[in-house]
Order: sequence, then structure tokens, then C-alpha cells
Amino acid sequence: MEASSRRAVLAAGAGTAVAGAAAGLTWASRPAAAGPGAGAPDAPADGVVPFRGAHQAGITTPAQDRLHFVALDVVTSDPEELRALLTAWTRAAERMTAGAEAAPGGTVGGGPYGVPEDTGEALDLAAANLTVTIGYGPSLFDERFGLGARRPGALRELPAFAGDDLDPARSGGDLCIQACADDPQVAVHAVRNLVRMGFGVVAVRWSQLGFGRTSSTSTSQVTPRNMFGFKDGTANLKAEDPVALDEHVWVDGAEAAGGAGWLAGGSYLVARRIRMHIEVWDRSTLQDQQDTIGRDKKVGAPLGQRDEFEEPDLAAVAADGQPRIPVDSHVALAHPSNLDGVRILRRGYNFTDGSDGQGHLDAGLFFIAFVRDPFRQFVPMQQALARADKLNEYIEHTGSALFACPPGLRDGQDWGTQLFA
Ligand SMILES: C=CC1=C(C)c2cc3[nH]c(cc4nc(cc5[nH]c(cc1n2)c(C)c5CCC(=O)O)C(CCC(=O)O)=C4C)c(C)c3C=C
Ligand SMILES: [Fe+2]
Repeated sequence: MEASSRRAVLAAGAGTAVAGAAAGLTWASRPAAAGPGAGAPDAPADGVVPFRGAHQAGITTPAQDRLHFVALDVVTSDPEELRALLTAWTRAAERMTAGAEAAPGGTVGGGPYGVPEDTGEALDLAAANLTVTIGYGPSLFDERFGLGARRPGALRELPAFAGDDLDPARSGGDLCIQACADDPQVAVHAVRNLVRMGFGVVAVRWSQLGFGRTSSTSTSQVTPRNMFGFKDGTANLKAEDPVALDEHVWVDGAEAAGGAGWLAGGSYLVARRIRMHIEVWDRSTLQDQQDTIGRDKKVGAPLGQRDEFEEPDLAAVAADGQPRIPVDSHVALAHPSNLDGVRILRRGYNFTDGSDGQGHLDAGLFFIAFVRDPFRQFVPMQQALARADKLNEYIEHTGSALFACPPGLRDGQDWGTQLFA
């Protein structure tokens, strides 16, 4: 669908359900998956991902290639201003994900003496599968906005983990917006315009750009590679497994009891900015690298096995009597069989943020995981990794945040009424 046609649909007030269906390029309408990593083409670059539905877009949506993630603090003390902003953000996000301007005629329609309601840099660009996902941090539920009784039980500060080197300026936040798209300018435009609309109500606390996905979240996608050159996302939860998503990703009605009912059908987002010391890694041998991950670098198969998607055989023993997949390898420690069946949905991105002033690239993985309960899933998993992972020789966690992401919106509903109702 041409960007101009999408704009016409929205200008006519047809609503997103119509716009998404009319787009004809929705994920739901894509051809059946060719099988895990079968090399099926990735997303059409001009696709439109439906904004409304049972769950927010940007969680099980096939991971787009680019990310702009922003954490914000609320600077007003007036709950009504916050509610109104969430409502206005819904309208703008819905429009932008359909390839339209943040507001009708936003770029030049206000005339020469008006301040434009859209900054314009995405004017001639396709929607590029843009998704805008919102999340609320623990601090939003303090005394400021009367939301205390609505705080979900598992929305509290994460514990410190061994080896953490967290920068407070890259951690926490009252709110987050995750914008993902297959065009970096489209993702940046979305965040920029939402932040612009929030002037006086919210202020940016920190943000992160990601230049390449490090996970596949659909069997239709090829597995990408991270900055260590390894395939990442092979054993991830996938959109085509709704039973596993219900078990590991979506918060159910009982967990979102009482005032936290707004979170039923939502999910928790864990963000960790992980610096990867690539200069050290690049001086290590291939065997050391593979023993660190527990997988073959080229094919992605578990060590001693042939196929990328084979289940790792953690009991296999090499000729020297040692486990074929080292017990301190990343894959062995993160495997559900060593974590009481715990699994997570990973949706992270590669980043390089220039250099650190000491001749090293400030590069790494902006880890994002969606889970049903961070304290039953992410925390025990990260504790196991922090304790023993051979990967710790090469990485350092420098930022951390937790957000509760509400479920998707029904027709006529918006983020403000959903949270404050
Ligand atoms: C707390 C959770 C995890 C963190 C933090 C994490 C960081 C991290 N991971 C890689 C690279 C790879 N991870 C892989 C698998 C994998 N990782 C986690 C969890 C965390 N990773 C899980 C649950 C799994 C799957 C385990 C399994 O069931 O087999 C892999 C292998 C390929 C794959 O399955 O995706 C790689 C490679 C890096 C570089 C990193 C921090 C920078
Ligand atoms: Fe990992």
C-alpha cells in the first residue's frame, strides 16, 4: 500500500483496524512459514503491522532490523496531563505505524506561522513495519499519580547481579517506548515525535539505538548474528508457538489481579545494555569462542551436533571424557533443562555507540526480553549466567530497566484510559 493511500484511510477516520486490513501487508497475511531458519525472505520493507489487537505489536512481531528505544521520566505532577499525553500518543503512534504523519497535515498543514505537528523526516518513507510498544516502570506507580493500587506485583526493581557495572544514567525510567522498524529513520522519527509531543510532561532519561536485530521471533526469519559473529535467536520462543507464549510471555488474568487488571494479556520487558569487549573476543581462538557459546560459529549447531535447530545434547561426552557442550558455556547455563523449564522471548539489537576514549569500540547487545514474570524467569536465568557464564570474560552489563507493557488496544481504546480507567 502506498504511503499516500494509507494517509487517505486515516484522514477519512476509518480507524486502524481498517487501515491494517487495507494495507494487505500485515504479518497475519504473510505466507506460511517455511520452517525454522529455512531462509524465507524477511519482512517486506514497506509493510504495515496492525497497531491494535490482543497484544501490543513489537513483542511477537517478527523482529524488525532497527530499534530506537527511549526511557522517559514524568516531569509533571498532574495525573490528568499524563493521561492526556498517553491518549495523544496512542493517536500519533497509530497513525505513524500506518505510514502517516503524527497528526493530519502535521508537517506543513498548519501553515507558515504554526509549529509543525510532525517533524517531517519520514514524510516520503514507507511504514517499514514500524511498531511502537509502550511500557511502564516501577517508579510510575509511586505516590505521584495515584497509580499505587494499580502496580503489578512483579513490577519492582530488579536485584543487583554479580559483575553488574550499571550506569544510573542508562537505567530505569517511568515509561519506555520501543520503536522498531526496517528503516532507521522511521523508528527515530516515531520516538522523536512522541517525545516532542510530551514536552513539559515527560523528559528523556536515556535512549538506545540498535542497528541490527540479534534475534528471530518468527520461524519465517533467518537467524541473525550478533557482534561476536554467532547466530543469535536460534532457540528463541517464536510467534508460531502460542502455547509457549501463553506459558512464558503473556501475563494471565490471575497474575494481574485487583488493581493490576490492566496488565492481563500484557508482558514484562527487561532491558539490559550489555557492552561486548570485542577487542578481547577478537583475539581469542575459534575453539575458545565456540566453547564459550556452546555452539558452532558457522552453522549455529550445538557443539558436537550437525543442525542449527537440533536440541542441544547437554549429556554428550567428547573423547576426552569432558561434556561436548561445556557446563560453563552460555547455552548450557541458559538452557531450560538447567533452569526448571524457564524460557524467555529475546528481542535484542546490536549497537555501537562510538568509542570509549581508550581505543575500544563501545559496542554490544541491547538485550530486550519479554517475560510473564521477571522474578521467576529473567532473575534466576541472569543469576545463573552472572555466577558462571564463560561469556562473562567478554561482556559487562552497563544499563538495566524493567517495564510492564499493557496488552493490545481494542478499537476505541487508548493508552490513557487503559491505564487510568
Ligand atoms: C538473562 C538472559 C540472557 C542474557 C543476558 C544473554 C546475553 C547474551 N547472549 C548472547 C549470545 C547468545 N545467546 C544464545 C542463547 C541464549 N541466550 C539466552 C539468554 C540470555 N542471553 C537464552 C535463554 C538462550 C537460549 C538457550 C537455549 O535454550 O539453548 C546464543 C545461542 C543461539 C540462540 O539460541 O539464540 C547466543 C549466540 C550474547 C552475546 C549476550 C550478551 C552480550
Ligand atoms: Fe544469550
